[in-house]
Amino acid sequence: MFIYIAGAGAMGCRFGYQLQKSGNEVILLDNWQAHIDAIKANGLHITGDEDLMYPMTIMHPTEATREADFIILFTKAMQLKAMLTDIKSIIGAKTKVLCLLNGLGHEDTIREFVPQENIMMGVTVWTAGLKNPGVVFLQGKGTINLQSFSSQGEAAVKDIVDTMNAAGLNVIYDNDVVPSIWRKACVNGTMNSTCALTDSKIGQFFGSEAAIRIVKTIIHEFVLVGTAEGVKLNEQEIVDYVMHTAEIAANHYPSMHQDLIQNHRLTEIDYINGAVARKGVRLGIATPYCQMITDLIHAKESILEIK
Ligand SMILES: NC(=O)C1=CN([C@@H]2O[C@H](COP(=O)(O)OP(=O)(O)OC[C@H]3O[C@@H](n4cnc5c(N)ncnc54)[C@H](OP(=O)(O)O)[C@@H]3O)[C@@H](O)[C@H]2O)C=CC1
Ligand SMILES: CC(C)(CO)C(=O)C(=O)O
Repeated sequence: MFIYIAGAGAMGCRFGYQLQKSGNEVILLDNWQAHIDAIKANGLHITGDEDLMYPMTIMHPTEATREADFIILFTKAMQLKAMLTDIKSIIGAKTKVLCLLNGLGHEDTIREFVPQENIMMGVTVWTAGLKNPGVVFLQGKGTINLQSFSSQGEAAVKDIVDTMNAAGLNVIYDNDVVPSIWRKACVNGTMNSTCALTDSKIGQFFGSEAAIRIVKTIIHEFVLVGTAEGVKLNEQEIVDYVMHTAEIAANHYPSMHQDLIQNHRLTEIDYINGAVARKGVRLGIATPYCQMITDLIHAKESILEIK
């Protein structure tokens, strides 16, 4: 299969590597010049569970000309629209497009560029990190839950699911993936901004009663808004899932801490707590914790003069 990975950061590199290794033709698309130069010069340096140099093709999104069979979107949320604009010409009538970004509402952006029957939305618990330009850190295993928006459902994307499973990506076809996307958003909505704001690892933040009150209130706001939108969410099940994830990831700084505090980069807050606050305004549901956390993150971005 001919595949583009649109957004070759940590996750894009992981998926690109696994898909090419299993026999597909893969092109990585990215705009980070130092990363492009490193991969062109030396290949992708895989570290973590393995340590090897792996040759991969990488180019700027606007340089891609051949229509794709399959595109996986792996930008940060705030880069998604610009990426789709840059790759318009390689999205053909039969090109399937999968979005595995964290956060809410990406399908609305994708619909502007891709016909409904070719869109797949999903969520993944695979992880990856970038150590340096061209150097990715891959450890452990994961799974993907995805759903096709085609009226044919699973049948429309059988070849894609088979290709991803042959690459060891562990895809589960989910007939109702939206609650899983919201559940992951609750994980990010309770850990990412809070740890960035308190400069803490997940286990440190989750270590006080005050923090658990904040976590439960944020989840409550997500559930009120999601339920009003018709998403089937079980609040207690989500609280249990978030607590369990916090235990497993106790020793990690969430990606928003890495973006904002460690690397002084913009965050995905507007697509996590910010998305819930905006939906709340539209639905007439108060979401004061999500709104305040979004404002505090933007205030910190401004203090650090991040643009
Ligand atoms: N990392 C993880 O473990 C997981 C991430 N996700 C989600 O997947 C999506 C992609 O995340 P992820 O792969 O981690 O994103 P990364 O931050 O690794 O990369 C995203 C983009 O950011 C730019 N970039 C990254 N680092 C630098 C740098 N140091 N200097 C300049 N530009 C840089 C590049 O874009 P550009 O071409 O514009 O420069 C790159 O394509 C997000 O929605 C994330 O929330 C989901 C599950 C797990
Ligand atoms: C580690 C975890 C689960 C924390 O929210 C995550 O998804 C992230 O860092 O973005």
